[in-house]
Amino acid sequence: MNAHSAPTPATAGKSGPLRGQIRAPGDKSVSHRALIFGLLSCGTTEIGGLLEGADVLATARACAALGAKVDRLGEGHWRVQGVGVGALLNPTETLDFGNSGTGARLMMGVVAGHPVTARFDGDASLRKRPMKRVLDPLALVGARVLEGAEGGRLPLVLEGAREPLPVTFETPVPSAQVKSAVLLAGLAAPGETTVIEREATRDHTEAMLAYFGADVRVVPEGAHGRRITLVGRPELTPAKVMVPSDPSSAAFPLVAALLVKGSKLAIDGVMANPLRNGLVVTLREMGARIETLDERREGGEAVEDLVVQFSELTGVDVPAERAPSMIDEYPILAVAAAYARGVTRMRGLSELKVKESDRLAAVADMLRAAGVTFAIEGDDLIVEGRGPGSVPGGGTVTTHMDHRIAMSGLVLGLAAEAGMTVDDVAFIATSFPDFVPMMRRLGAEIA
Ligand SMILES: O=C(O)C1=C[C@@H](OP(=O)(O)O)[C@@H](O)[C@H](O)C1
Ligand SMILES: C=C(OP(=O)(O)O)C(=O)O
Repeated sequence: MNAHSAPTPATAGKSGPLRGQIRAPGDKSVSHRALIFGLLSCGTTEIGGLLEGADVLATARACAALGAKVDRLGEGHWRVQGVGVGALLNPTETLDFGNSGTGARLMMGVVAGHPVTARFDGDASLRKRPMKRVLDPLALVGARVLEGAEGGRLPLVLEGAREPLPVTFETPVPSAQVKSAVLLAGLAAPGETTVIEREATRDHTEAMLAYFGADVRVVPEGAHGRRITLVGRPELTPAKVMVPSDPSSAAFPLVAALLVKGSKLAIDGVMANPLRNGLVVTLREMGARIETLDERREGGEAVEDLVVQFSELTGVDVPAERAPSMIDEYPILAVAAAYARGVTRMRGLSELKVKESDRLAAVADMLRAAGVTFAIEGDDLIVEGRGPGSVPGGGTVTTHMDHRIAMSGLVLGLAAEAGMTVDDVAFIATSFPDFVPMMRRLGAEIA
């Protein structure tokens, strides 16, 4: 799964009803953070349900390079023996984050607060992504880029601060990665570090800071935002973390069941954090039959079991304020919109352009290849739905090293008249290694 390996194409054909009961893999955001908090606490952190996708495994290797002892005890069951805030080792090897923006940006925050120097790198996709958004606030903390590609891109060498400063920083874009990088750097600074976000983004870092014993306060800021204040230099206490299942991964079988006639699927234990569930909210507005069976808390997060059935969807207008709570779900929402009756307008998608691929462009190409009419107006995507089962298909989706585009293309093909081909499904392993086998077990025709 690197620039040198041959692409792995796959074709999804029009499928009969998808039926069964599944559990999506562990949440990717929580998995990265569980490992990092393990590194930053003194003693043994045990993790259950860790996502063993390529992105998270890269973070595990980086934690080991910075001094933690990281062991896999069984499937999803990991142990991290951490060094504690302030005691990281100088890594002797490059920290290679592969395809993962989260791993790279959060670890830049960790390194920024420590007197260590680390070389960061990633694959061709990650090398194109903007790092200035984290490097700018980390420079205020006292970190310096010693060597770096133009415009703050990877590869780069980051020298952490000898005496990190506490900062107050307002994020210029709604990004949990930027927020988290600043808070992680702030752990090593004396006094209070504050991050202000105009639009609330996923809060797993704040939740885990509190869970590991740091003093962190979160208060509302403006209409949609938050102000997060962390007291630096806590002694983090190692903890047991149970990773809930990933709503961003569950999204793919969920939408597949909505689109393939006669389907009925139970999806168990999906994280229901309100800052992550914009897709389910939107699909319900579109008329999706998604039933919640059991709402409960597991490992500090709200989770629910869902039962999803084939549904006749109607186009809706998705407000820009909802984007942070469904940011990774727009490609699969665009697939749902293609099978809805009427027009769906998704507003405020500028952040989609800086993901693993330019997802706005990649989604546009995917819709074109499937024979679906759409328009892009500014940062909005407008999809003209063709109605249930009425997408022609027959084209090829270019994934651009992007797992979510690959999975969206396959789901699109499962209900299309002539199916769809995806040029490279290898990158699905970054977040959902079992996706293709799982979909086949449910009845999906994927060759
Ligand atoms: O903090 C995180 O775990 C993530 C934040 C989001 O990125 P941004 O912070 O760039 O919006 C999201 O797209 C990514 O998949 C995971
Ligand atoms: C954007 C994503 O991840 P990352 O930023 O960690 O590469 C994603 O998983 O869709």
